[in-house]
Amino acid sequence: MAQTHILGYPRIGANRELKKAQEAYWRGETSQQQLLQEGEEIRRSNWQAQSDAGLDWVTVGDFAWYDQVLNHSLMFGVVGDRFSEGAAENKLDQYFRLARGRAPSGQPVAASAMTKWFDTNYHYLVPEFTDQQAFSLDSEWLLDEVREAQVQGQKVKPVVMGPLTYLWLGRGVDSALALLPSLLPCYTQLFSQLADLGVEWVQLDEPILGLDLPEEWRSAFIGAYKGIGADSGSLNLLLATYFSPLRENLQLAFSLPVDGVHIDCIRASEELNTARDLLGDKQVLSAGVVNGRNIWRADLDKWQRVLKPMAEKLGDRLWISASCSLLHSPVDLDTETSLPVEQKQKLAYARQKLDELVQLQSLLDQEVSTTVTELKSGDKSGSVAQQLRDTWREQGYLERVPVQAERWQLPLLPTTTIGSFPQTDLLRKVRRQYRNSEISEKDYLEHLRAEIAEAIRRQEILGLDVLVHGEAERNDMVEYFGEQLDGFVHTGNGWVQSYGSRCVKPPIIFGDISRPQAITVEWSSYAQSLTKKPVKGMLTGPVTILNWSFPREDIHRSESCLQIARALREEVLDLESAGIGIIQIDEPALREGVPLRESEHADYFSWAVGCFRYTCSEVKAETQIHTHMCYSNFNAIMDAIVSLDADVITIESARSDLRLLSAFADRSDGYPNEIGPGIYDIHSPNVPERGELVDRLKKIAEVVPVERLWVNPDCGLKTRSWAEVGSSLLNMVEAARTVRTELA
Ligand SMILES: CN1c2c(nc(N)[nH]c2=O)NC[C@@H]1CNc1ccc(C(=O)N[C@@H](CCC(=O)N[C@@H](CCC(=O)N[C@@H](CCC(=O)O)C(=O)O)C(=O)O)C(=O)O)cc1
Ligand SMILES: N[C@@H](CCS)C(=O)O
Ligand SMILES: [Zn+2]
Repeated sequence: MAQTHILGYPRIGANRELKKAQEAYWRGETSQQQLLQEGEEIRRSNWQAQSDAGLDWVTVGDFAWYDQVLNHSLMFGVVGDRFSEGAAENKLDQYFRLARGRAPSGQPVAASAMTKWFDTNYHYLVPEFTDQQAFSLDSEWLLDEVREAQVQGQKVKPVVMGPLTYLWLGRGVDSALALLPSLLPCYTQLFSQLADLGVEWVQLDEPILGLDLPEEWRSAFIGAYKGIGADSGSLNLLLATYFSPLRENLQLAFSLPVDGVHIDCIRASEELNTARDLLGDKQVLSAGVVNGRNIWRADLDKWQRVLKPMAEKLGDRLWISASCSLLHSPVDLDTETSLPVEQKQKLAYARQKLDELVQLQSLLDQEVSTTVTELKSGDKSGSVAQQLRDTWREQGYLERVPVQAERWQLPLLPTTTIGSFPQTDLLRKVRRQYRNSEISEKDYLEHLRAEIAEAIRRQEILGLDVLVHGEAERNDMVEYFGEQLDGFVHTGNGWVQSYGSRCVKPPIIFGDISRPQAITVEWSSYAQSLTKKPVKGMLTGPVTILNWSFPREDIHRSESCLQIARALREEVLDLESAGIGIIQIDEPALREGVPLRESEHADYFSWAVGCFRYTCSEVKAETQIHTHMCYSNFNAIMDAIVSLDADVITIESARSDLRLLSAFADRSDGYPNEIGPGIYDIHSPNVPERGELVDRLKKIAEVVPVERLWVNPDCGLKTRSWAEVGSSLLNMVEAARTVRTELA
């Protein structure tokens, strides 16, 4: 009989218990002991959910206090010198200092860089390697969790990130691959410890096998796994890949001396049959057939037909699973109280996906009428790109510049922010009260207006040049638009971890999308009525709304994207007619949506860039279009960014020490339009010093022509307190003034 398992389970808790416990601990309201207990309870309940559902294996090692990659950095001793202070006394606080630059104990430091996990909306902490990097194993957390699960009576399968993927994700050395020989002994030692605990199977995640790998990385797999496989003794290794077809790496994956291979049958269904043919006599094939990244119920009948012949041939060497870790799914549909039954019955969250796997396992034991079902790879964007051929603005950037300069009269190095201001406890409480009908709509709107007025007042005092209304009306930059547009359904408890304690609730695209009425015009107009300075209109772009929602599976993503772009174009034109002449259209997820394989990039960009331009192609030359992107490696997509044709782009670059900026400066002709490289990191609670900001700005001015340079933080300020925002922006504005004077 086929076996069932998952690659990982969400760790936030069914009601985001982990988030609440972490944040209370960071605020100093609870003890570390209380936090540890909450973590233990979440792990216990996650394992119980898996065994109650009837899975054959319970996955351990997927829990993290902040991030699973950071877990591995600590496990292998990859900890920069700046984090060593106080580590011996308080390891968990050291972990939090690595993650967020600050913990209840110890001195604040610059946090580790954070970036996107493959093409998802999850962010990991980048391992920082040095040329003298040494590795040493400290696996106590993992061994403890294995013991914890064993005490609970579970049949445990730990998950560990594979050595090649771990090295690939790190930065700081020219060739991380050179570090492989010194890292591998940690794996050997770890396997022996796990075997001593009676563990039979270890899942080794190597998602980079789904990327276009340089040849030396491909061959490194062979050497590394030869060693690992030989050293694993009685332990069985399951090599897990996900998010992408393996293509030229498929044969490589199955030729490695591992005991099983997992493939993502949602992203690479066309490889399932080849995978079966490549399978060694004793190897296990794990088929990820339940979508770990979407919320629609799986088509179990289809998978029964597809897998039945394999199940007959392979018996318990066929494992069935979700395509990837369920980290990317909301936790439990049973906690949804607001969705109508006819919608709910179409959905499956992580806990329901466990049930789906067990149902499929039992279907595979039953007779099936026909056994032939053809699996097709994903369709291309079809006609959408055709419809988007002519989306450029009438005047080019160089023609727009003098018209905009005349209208806006901005100083050299204009200062601005990215859009959101603190979402305070009070603001969230008032929103909750409104949602629960505890206060009237009138009171709610009045509260929002007061928040906007306060945001404008503060920005005027600070002396910023281009103001924002502060996004007080938004719970989230995507969820809010999902709530306002027809065609979306929003959930009550569909939370998914984005980074650390922060979660998002992606709306679900249920049907065709349209705009029943104007969305932001009233808020922006109100803010503009309070000041003579320009107020930037603030929209989330079509690609980001699409990428941060749960998409339909019956039409191509490009079709939904164009529908969203049509709705946003109406909004842009309404803002312009209402006198809002600077409009920012955020596209932080443009990079994230780029397919992992280069051969698919052109198709994606043809519709994604086209949809962005479509939203603003009809505005006047004097209307200044901004866009914003954060937490991505822009190098590979510079041409696409340039073709967005925004007048100004603000980007994250502070946390990676301006490394990302090189992508913009390195082009032979430079980035052709205006650019605001974020000069400080908003994800850390640390307030940047004025001198530090002056230095950074000067460094930037060496590579970006000053007449095209803007000054801003690297992302929205919604996660910060007003105290932090006030001090940081004051330092930022003064730093801009200092550099302006020096340059004059
Ligand atoms: C820019 N980023 C975003 C990404 N994806 C998005 N969809 N949105 C983004 O902004 N991806 C990349 C980055 C990731 N960054 C962040 C940054 C911040 C958050 C965040 O703060 N998330 C909040 C949840 C936001 C939200 O929807 N808040 C609701 C309130 C929700 C809630 O907890 N309600 C409680 C009551 C609260 C109270 O009474 O005080 C309840 O209902 O019980 C709102 O404002 O109404 C978070 O808390 O994690 C995410 C990603
Ligand atoms: N306008 C948004 C962008 C975040 S990426 C904000 O300021 O929060
Ligand atoms: Zn951002």
